[in-house]
Amino acid sequence: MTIETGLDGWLRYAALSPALSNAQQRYSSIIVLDTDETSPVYTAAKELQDGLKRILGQDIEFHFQLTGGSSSSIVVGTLESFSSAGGNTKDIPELKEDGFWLNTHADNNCVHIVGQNERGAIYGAFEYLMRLAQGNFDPVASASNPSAPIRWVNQWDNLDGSIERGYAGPSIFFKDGEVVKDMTRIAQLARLLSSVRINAVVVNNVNANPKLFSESNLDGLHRIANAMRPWGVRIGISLYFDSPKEFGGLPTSDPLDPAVNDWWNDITAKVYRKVPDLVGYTIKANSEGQPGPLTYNRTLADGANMFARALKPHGDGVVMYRAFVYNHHLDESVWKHDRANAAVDYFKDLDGKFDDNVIVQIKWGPIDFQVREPPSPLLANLRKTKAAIEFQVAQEYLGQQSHFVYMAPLWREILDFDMRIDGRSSHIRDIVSGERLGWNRSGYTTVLNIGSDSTWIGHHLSMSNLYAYGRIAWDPLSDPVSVIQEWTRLTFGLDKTIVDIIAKISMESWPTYENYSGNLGVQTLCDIIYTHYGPSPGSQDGNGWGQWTRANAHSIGMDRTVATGSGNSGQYPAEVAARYENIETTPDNLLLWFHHVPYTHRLKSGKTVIQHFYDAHYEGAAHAQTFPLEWAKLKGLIDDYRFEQVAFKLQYQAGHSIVWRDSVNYFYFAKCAFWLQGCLCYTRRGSFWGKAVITETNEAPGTAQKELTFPSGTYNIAVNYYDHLGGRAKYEISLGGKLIGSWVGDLEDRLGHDFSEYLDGHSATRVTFRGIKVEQGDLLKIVGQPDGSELAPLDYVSILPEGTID
Ligand SMILES: CO[C@H]1[C@H](O)[C@@H](O)[C@H](O)O[C@@H]1C(=O)O
Repeated sequence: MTIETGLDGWLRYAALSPALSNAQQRYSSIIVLDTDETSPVYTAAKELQDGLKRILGQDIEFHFQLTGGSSSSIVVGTLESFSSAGGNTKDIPELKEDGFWLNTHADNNCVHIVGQNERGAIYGAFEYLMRLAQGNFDPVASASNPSAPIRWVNQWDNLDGSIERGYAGPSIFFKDGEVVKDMTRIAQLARLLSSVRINAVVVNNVNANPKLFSESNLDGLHRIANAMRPWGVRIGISLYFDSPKEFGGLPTSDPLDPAVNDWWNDITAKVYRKVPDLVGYTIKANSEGQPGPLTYNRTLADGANMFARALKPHGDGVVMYRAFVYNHHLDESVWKHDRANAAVDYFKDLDGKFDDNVIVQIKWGPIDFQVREPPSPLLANLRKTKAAIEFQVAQEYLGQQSHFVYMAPLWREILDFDMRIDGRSSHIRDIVSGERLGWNRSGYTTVLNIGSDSTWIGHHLSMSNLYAYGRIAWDPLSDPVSVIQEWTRLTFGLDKTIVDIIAKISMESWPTYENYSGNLGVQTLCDIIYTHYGPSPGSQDGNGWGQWTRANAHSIGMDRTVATGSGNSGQYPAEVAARYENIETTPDNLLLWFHHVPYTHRLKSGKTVIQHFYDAHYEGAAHAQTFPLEWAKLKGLIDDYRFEQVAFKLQYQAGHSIVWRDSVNYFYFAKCAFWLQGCLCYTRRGSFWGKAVITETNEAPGTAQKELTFPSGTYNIAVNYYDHLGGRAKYEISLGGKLIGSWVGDLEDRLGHDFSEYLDGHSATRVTFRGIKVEQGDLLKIVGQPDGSELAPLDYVSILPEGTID
């Protein structure tokens, strides 16, 4: 028996039961209307041959000609080749670019798969195979067209083989500074992407390295493009803005300098010689330390248009210019400062100033792929300049594929949002499709962190997000439940129990994660300084990144109103702006995104904010405990190998959700402890804290110090702290005036660790002192003295009676 490694993903084409496969007709031949072995039409035919063998056990031969007498054949071709071979096209409705026609009951018992272009043909073949693989033999004669022409993915792969925010092993594209030689995995990825109608992949990190332009890497790009082209997947690349200076040896990278323009024109011509169907360039500039046009006192449009002009002579390549431009040294003491305003502030006035082949790539929310955000207001502020929405299949802030969060419901919520541009229906799906504002080229992209792991993404269940992304980009009205059911049948089997349980876990996964991480629109509450993993509510303030909660002892939340806050609500069209400006009409799940309120503020549910925090964290963690139990019911119904791997991950998630629960609840309990004693709020472990007294001195630069007293007993004391890039800090912990430990926190030490080992620590960085005897009234004092870093490094301390979970 072969082990199901997960490598084939949803394309494993498991054999149907004899009862099912015998019910299907036998095919006499596959007729492929293209003899070029590298064309997607030919690939489609091979895929049909392979799939029908595996799913139905039928061995079927290839032919290249459509003859009048062919009966019981499967015909695959483009509209053009099909009609010139004499195929009947009169029933085929209008097909858009990449669209296809699938008729499973054409004349003479034939199946007709006809693409508007070559990609359409292969999409149609996959559609047919995926129906069969689900045991679905219902006759169909219909056309399918994409909602938008741009349906890309962005890998954040570095040339050294690492992947930014990658959780599934090293890159399949690069190793040791070079494009890899073996294209096997790359072609396998192209097959998966093609099957969900993704038409392009940007292969390198947006934090790009100009060495991608070395001769050997250009040859490498040639190899990648050749490996993916037969599947109808084109490639694009991310550029480093200062390449002319740093790679080309020019004195400047000023976008208005003619020599810089020549340099980009030349290098672009060189790239096209290697990759004649390059899909375009992705640019991250003036963002998180990256250089860009602003570095040279030029506008963002000046920068984008320079690349647009370089691409123009070579075909239909586009510049995907990222709107993720913001100041990451923001001063939180200024109440008006707000990173959420940045995209509109930078781009709104440039509307219409970008060349025709520039698309502004906008992250779906105003900050950064948090567990919940409102949609980015920039999606309603560009009229003439076209846009693409950027999603993130990589679960950077959503548990990094150690937790499972199925994102289709989140994406649907954003795409279904009505921006009410000019008081008219303006669903985001209709903005990005181009329909609402009359754009001819726009659409979707997503960050994808595929790696060389056999699960591709680090968690078998998380592959459903890639599948769902493709489905939704094609048809944004795709139903998240049907999508996960379909994916499950293809990936794990047709048994109803399998489908029901996986659909249940998936549909519950986002609300559950939101409950035990950050709810009410406060953001994910993970470590945001470096890892973006694990609970670290304290890191949300006092940083320059502008991902703030403005939590103090009495109140919490960003004030983004026009009346008293940063004015962010005013960036939305009038009707939406009015809704968010008013606390009464702001939904509870975005309350703290738009409003700064006392912890006693009552939600629409009647609960106070702080009580909701506590309860939701308990509910979320309790619910996460059900996932491994539900999964256990699948033992024996699916293969053991994948069963065990998923079981392990869900068990880990269940455990870590408790860490989340307690960390966040203790943090806010401690934050407002003085004040809490005066009201009815509680944590369910509250009694153990007794009359905790927490004195916060410097949270800002200098020494961080917390002092607490608590009842006599033996405790495990866990100190969670951050390390800072480029900094180290010395910590001392003392009890009743006696030193019980000291250590140095150093980022470099952590980087030396195997990442998985680090994750097993369950939290950012934690030092635990066990079996510490405490007398009532002893003073516990923890002092962190930063050296060279800007912030106080202490996060939170959990003090639990010995023997209880920590
Ligand atoms: C590639 O950099 C990333 C960075 O790792 C990530 O933490 C943040 O979400 O966004 C950046 C971006 O989108 O550019």
